[in-house]
Amino acid sequence: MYYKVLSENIEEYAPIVYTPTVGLVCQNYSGFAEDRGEMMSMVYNWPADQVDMIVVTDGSRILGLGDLGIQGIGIAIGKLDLYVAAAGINPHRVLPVMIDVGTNNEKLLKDPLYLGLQQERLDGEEYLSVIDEFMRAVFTRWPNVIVQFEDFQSKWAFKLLQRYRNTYRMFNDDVQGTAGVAIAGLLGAVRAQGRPMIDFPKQKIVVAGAGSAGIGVLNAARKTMARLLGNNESAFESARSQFWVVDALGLITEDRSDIDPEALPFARKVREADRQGLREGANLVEVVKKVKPDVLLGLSAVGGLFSNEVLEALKDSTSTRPAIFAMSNPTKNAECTPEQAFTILGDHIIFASGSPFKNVDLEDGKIGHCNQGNNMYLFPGIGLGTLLSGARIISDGMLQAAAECLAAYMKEEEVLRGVIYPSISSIRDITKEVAAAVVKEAVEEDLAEGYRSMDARELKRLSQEEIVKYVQNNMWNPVYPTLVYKND
Ligand SMILES: NC(=O)c1ccc[n+]([C@@H]2O[C@H](COP(=O)([O-])OP(=O)(O)OC[C@H]3O[C@@H](n4cnc5c(N)ncnc54)[C@H](O)[C@@H]3O)[C@@H](O)[C@H]2O)c1
Ligand SMILES: O=C(O)C[C@H](O)C(=O)O
Ligand SMILES: [Mg+2]
Repeated sequence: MYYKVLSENIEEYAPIVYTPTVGLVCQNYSGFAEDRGEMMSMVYNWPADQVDMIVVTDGSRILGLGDLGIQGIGIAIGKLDLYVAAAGINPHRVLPVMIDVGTNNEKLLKDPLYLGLQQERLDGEEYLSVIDEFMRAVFTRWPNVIVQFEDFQSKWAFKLLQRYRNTYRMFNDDVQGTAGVAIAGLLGAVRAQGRPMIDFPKQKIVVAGAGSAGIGVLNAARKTMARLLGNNESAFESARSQFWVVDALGLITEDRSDIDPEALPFARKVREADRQGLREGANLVEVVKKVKPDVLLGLSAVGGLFSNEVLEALKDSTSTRPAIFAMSNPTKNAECTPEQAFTILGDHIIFASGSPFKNVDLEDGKIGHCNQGNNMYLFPGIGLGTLLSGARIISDGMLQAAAECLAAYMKEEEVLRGVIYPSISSIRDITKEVAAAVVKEAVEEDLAEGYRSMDARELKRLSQEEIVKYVQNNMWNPVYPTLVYKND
């Protein structure tokens, strides 16, 4: 019943089981475990013989709320609820996991009621050995499971992704799911200007936040630009100059000491910055003033970062329809509200936020449309498509196919109205299409090994339409049979 109510009223309940309410749950939820070496027996103690989807976190960066230790379990549960509601994964076959490696949250370390380990987070080789042990255990018991890494601090998010992605069926939602959703939205923002998608490489993009999500988006956007420019080395190099990245220390240039290796490819060249009147550490207002960007995208976890001053500066954008992506979660961490953005900049802008906001009533009966730019549009389809293709790994191509599918889902007239993402109420249909696109790509890349009676050879023979049908037929539905027949 729970899932029936959820599936049929997804628009109303997604903000409860998912962001923003899940953020509150994570802040207030107070198991503990010191189970190093016991992971295999713990996994074999789980009562379900089949697990299709695991969402795992270590609680180190829950939404924009920081290190919440074991209380982060809420996010794994919330994401899996969406796997059931959006992707039709059987709720008996999902497993939320929180790996307790301690916390660096001072408040939790002192709280007598905190249920997790009250010790500093494990780090280095010790930390890695725990996560390695977990991965070995779950893939030993359930070789076909898919593991979604969620809300790991950036420091580990990239390392773990690189460590496991060529061996296990896993992906990082914050790095890869977010990137795909952002790409779909960025392409939508180009179309909303009445321009073709091949104009995307001309967009000037300022990104506030260079963590797992920001860097994930930057890498994917750069690759997408390069593909549109001819997919060669020089296209990839020239795409770099379309991005300005501002983090807690301001604009990132090559002048920065101790630069994070993930951010290095996006550091502005000093001479280039000079020419624009910018320097290392320039603040966001200065950067927006000088760059006059087409897109301002926030993944900073800093609520209100897009202040009135920043939004005022965006008035000089060279775009006919400047786009604002205030993607940080939950609600209070959004870089700005749609009200602020539409009020200051007018009704022609494109606006998206990570957590749900209402549309804004503007003068003359106009409506400022608030899109929800959230990885929920993609992760369920990536998981379902991987499951049903039986792909050995989750390739860049599969992720790209998912993003392109989401972008193509939007019709021209919607995009021109500023609607760049579909309504959450159609998430089951979107997820079906995204999953089908992922299956198709896995087959084309020869990664698909099949699922149950659908073996790899048979998968290869399916037409596009048959793949969609196959996906649909494998989505679990909470349907109640009629138990009492009444004869009139
Ligand atoms: N909408 C979505 O689908 C989606 C997906 C993933 C993450 N997020 C959100 O993105 C946010 C960031 O996630 P993350 O994993 O990248 O976090 P993170 O902590 O790894 O990164 C945050 C980044 O923001 C920068 N930052 C901090 N203060 C800043 C400031 N004043 N100006 C500019 N940059 C500043 C930090 O230096 C860091 O680079 C979170 O709020 C998360 O909820 C949203
Ligand atoms: O959980 C969300 O709502 C999106 C994203 O994964 C995040 O970490 O903010
Ligand atoms: Mg997340």
